[in-house]
Amino acid sequence: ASQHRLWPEIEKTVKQQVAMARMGIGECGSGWQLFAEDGEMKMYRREEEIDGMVVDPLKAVHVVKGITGHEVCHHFFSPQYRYDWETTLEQMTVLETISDDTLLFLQTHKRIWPASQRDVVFWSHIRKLPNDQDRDGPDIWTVVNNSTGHPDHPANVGKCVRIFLTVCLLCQTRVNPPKDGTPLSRENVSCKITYCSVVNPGGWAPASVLRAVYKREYPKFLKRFTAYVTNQTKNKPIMF
Ligand SMILES: CCCCCc1ccc(-c2ccc(S(=O)(=O)CCO)cc2)cc1CCc1ccccn1
Repeated sequence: ASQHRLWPEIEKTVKQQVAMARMGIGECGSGWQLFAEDGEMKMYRREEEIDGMVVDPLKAVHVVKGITGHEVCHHFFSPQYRYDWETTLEQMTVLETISDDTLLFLQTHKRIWPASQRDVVFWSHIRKLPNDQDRDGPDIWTVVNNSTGHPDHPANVGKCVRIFLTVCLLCQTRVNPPKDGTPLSRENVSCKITYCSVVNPGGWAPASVLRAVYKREYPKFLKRFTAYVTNQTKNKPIMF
């Protein structure tokens, strides 16, 4: 994929997004407010507007037992699972298979009254990163989704308003080996998940509507998605 026209943008965006995701909430600059909490899951947002449009950055951190970062990223990246966990998805098309770790998607999401329906075109890239903090620690896996143009799907031509997004899912696997030297099982693994997203809703939508949508949909999405991965992997060999 390194000769593809998008490759320079992909390289730059992945490095930038991973660096941001790895920073703790405190380091990320002030203004983060905790807006949802459920067990290990904590969701923060910063209230930001561009030309009067809500583009609140979101950062969620979660720890899930029994699954690995590779399994989480694999189920987030691969198109064949998406209708199972992405509840607001109406239509998903893979426009281009750039390489086995990079896909180009067109998605339309269900209309959310009173706003008009949205669609999005984005490249999606999955990558294993060396764990440079803890040399012999398990690898870090990430998926970065970033809006892009596409000649066959110009923005705002049909009924949908085109949205623009940058999303980073960063996963760190933790292994607590069993004391008695028995083989590793799912009880000995957990995954620390950091999900960052910035969504520009494209055309105008009432700030109150957008903030209500995000407050409802993001916690639902992360809980449903992680439960889905747990369910899909529970009787399968661990994917490191
Ligand atoms: C009036 C509503 C306007 C915004 C609607 C909107 C915007 C963005 C998105 C969205 C959010 C996450 C991604 S992803 O992380 O790349 C995963 C692949 O699907 C892609 C798209 C969705 C939705 C629809 C509502 C909504 C808001 C959050 C979470 C879920 N649904």
